Amino acid sequence: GSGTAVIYREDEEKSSESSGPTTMKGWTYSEYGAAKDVLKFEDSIPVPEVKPDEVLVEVKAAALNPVDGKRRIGKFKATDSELPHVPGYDVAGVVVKVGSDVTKFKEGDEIYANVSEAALNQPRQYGSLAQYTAVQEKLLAIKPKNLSFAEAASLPLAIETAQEAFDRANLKEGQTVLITGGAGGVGSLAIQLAKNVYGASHVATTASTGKLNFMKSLGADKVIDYKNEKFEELSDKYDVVLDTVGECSKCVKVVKEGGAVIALTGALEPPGVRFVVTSNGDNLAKLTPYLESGKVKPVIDSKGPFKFSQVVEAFEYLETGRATGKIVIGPV
Ligand SMILES: NC(=O)C1=CN([C@@H]2O[C@H](COP(=O)(O)OP(=O)(O)OC[C@H]3O[C@@H](n4cnc5c(N)ncnc54)[C@H](OP(=O)(O)O)[C@@H]3O)[C@@H](O)[C@H]2O)C=CC1
Ligand SMILES: CC[C@H]1OC(C)=C(O)C1=O
Repeated sequence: GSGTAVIYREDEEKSSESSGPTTMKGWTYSEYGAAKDVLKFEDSIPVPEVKPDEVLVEVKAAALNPVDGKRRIGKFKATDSELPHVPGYDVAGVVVKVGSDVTKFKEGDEIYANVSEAALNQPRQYGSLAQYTAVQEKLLAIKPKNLSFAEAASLPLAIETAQEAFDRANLKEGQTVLITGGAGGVGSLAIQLAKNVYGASHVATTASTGKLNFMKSLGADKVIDYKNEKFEELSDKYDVVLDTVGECSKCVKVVKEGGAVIALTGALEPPGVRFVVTSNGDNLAKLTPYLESGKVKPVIDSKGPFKFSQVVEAFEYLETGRATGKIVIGPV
């Protein structure tokens, strides 16, 4: 669907100079731990200040990523921003204020973004699971016209990860790709990008028995049911292997001589390499034609979108590791 979800909020606190609300509702945690233990819904969080290179976004929808959970349990505390945090990397919404150095966006623009340029190194303290969030201009892209806010919010971090992985692997038209975990947030977009953006001639993927047809519908040429067969024992070799599961040692067995193995998580084995996704608005905008033409489609887990009040349940579902596509929160 498309169109703008306009939500009238009569409970917003207006500041005197009518520069907009000074407090907002949102989800926060002040200590590391499990979602049900540490996530709190607050109704008077200070609306973030807007730095010169940032815009203030009225959040219409947000999406969850595994990194939200890993961060919340303190896995990356050594390089994390200070607590308390508002979680959430993925956002779609409307620009309501622009900083003094902003040139490419204006109030009223419908945008989407991954709000943290570096996912693990000083990620934003106040993320997208609140009514407003501040985002650097260089991370923003205009929302594809045909996508709802929920559909757009489902994309940034996962699609930027797939795009960066294939760019780092130098994936070329006509090459063959294996994507482990094709049914996940990254995998479900990576299959589509490999086929319809990078022009791979053959895309294989792994998923469990009940998801095989869904993988075919996304464009996979070969779907391996990891409950019944081991891809690393099959004879096929690939130019590029994107591992979204964390099984690099198996992936290096099926990469062609001189091919690339990109591991998103888990222990590495040569020639496997890992990277941490960098948020970049220009890279996201490169995908607009594919998204607006339907060549690449958002994939939203059918349990969602989850209501703004259901963020703990949404994280608990994500952390089962069984999500199909993306877990979206909205309307916010
Ligand atoms: N390095 C980086 O910058 C980034 C790293 N990541 C990491 O990559 C991983 C994937 O992220 P994301 O896609 O969002 O995760 P998801 O939570 O969306 O992945 C869930 C999916 O994984 C599938 N899955 C689980 N185990 C296996 C398996 N053994 N073989 C095949 N499929 C499997 C599940 O399918 P089924 O139910 O069939 O098992 C499910 O559909 C996470 O660990 C995340 O932290 C993600 C983004 C960026
Ligand atoms: C170690 C990679 C780390 O970074 C992101 C974004 C994840 O999801 C991770 O696990």
